[in-house]
Amino acid sequence: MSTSIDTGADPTTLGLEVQGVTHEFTRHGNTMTVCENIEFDVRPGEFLSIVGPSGCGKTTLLRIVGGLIKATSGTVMIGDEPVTGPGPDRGFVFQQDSLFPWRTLTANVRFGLEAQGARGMRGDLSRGEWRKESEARAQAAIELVGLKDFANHYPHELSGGMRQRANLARALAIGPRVLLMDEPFSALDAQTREIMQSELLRIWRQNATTVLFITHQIDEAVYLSDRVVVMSARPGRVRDVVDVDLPRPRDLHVKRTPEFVTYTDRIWRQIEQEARQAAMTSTSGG
Ligand SMILES: Nc1ncnc2c1ncn2[C@@H]1O[C@H](COP(=O)(O)OP(=O)(O)OP(=O)(O)O)[C@@H](O)[C@H]1O
Repeated sequence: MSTSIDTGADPTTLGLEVQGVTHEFTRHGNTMTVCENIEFDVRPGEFLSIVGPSGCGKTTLLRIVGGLIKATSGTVMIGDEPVTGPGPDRGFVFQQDSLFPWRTLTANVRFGLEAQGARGMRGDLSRGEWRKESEARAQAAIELVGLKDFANHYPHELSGGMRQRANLARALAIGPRVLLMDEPFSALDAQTREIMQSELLRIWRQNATTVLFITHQIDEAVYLSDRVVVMSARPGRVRDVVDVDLPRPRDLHVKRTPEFVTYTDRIWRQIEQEARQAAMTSTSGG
């Protein structure tokens, strides 16, 4: 079911495929392999999370998918197109909010659209028509994330949860086919975080976007996702892909069901094992 609010976005959602991605960083002459031969796909409209021990390359992988850094080897496909750099088909939401303090919420949400307009990506629309279109898309995105009454507020007048809603609105306003989220709720208190998780599911249902989500929290990954990719310790590899077969729509009570606990236990055991092995390797000088 989709009751999509019209953000003016291209309604076609795309999947993505990570094909044999390996990434190395070289620092002071030392080369470190961060992730190795990563393969997985995210189906169109799917919500997929990545979890793994700290430092296993989750953020690096997301930045590669976003086209912010180029993989040492391997390819990322969005639909049928290889990723060669950032593009308006991908929206980002990061852990730290990235709102401009001198802009109102509406002006912040319009920012990406203004940038598209300035780059001549207006389709057949004139400059004036694009301005109107941007305004309408921004308003729709702000309404979608539940901030209609705060459209003229500045970031410092918003709570942490509201700022993350605003970041989400900004990412959605450009009409991304894939949404890339890097621990977007980790700076929030536990209660706000839970509210934001269920809000994200509501927004995802309405907007029908493909989501690639990174988190440290296993219960967050299970609650939100259709599938969870579990990565090994560095160099990160895909250790497991867990199909989360819990009915949707999900409310927060699902977290207290035995099925939910079975999923979180399965993932938890694997990450614990990885973290222990990594700790033993580092203490034995390996
Ligand atoms: N620009 C860089 N130059 C050199 N090393 C880097 C760079 N970016 C990340 N690294 C290193 O790559 C490794 C993986 O980092 P990354 O942030 O991708 O891991 P992560 O799984 O997201 O970690 P966490 O869960 O702690 O956020 C880390 O050891 C980090 O220090």
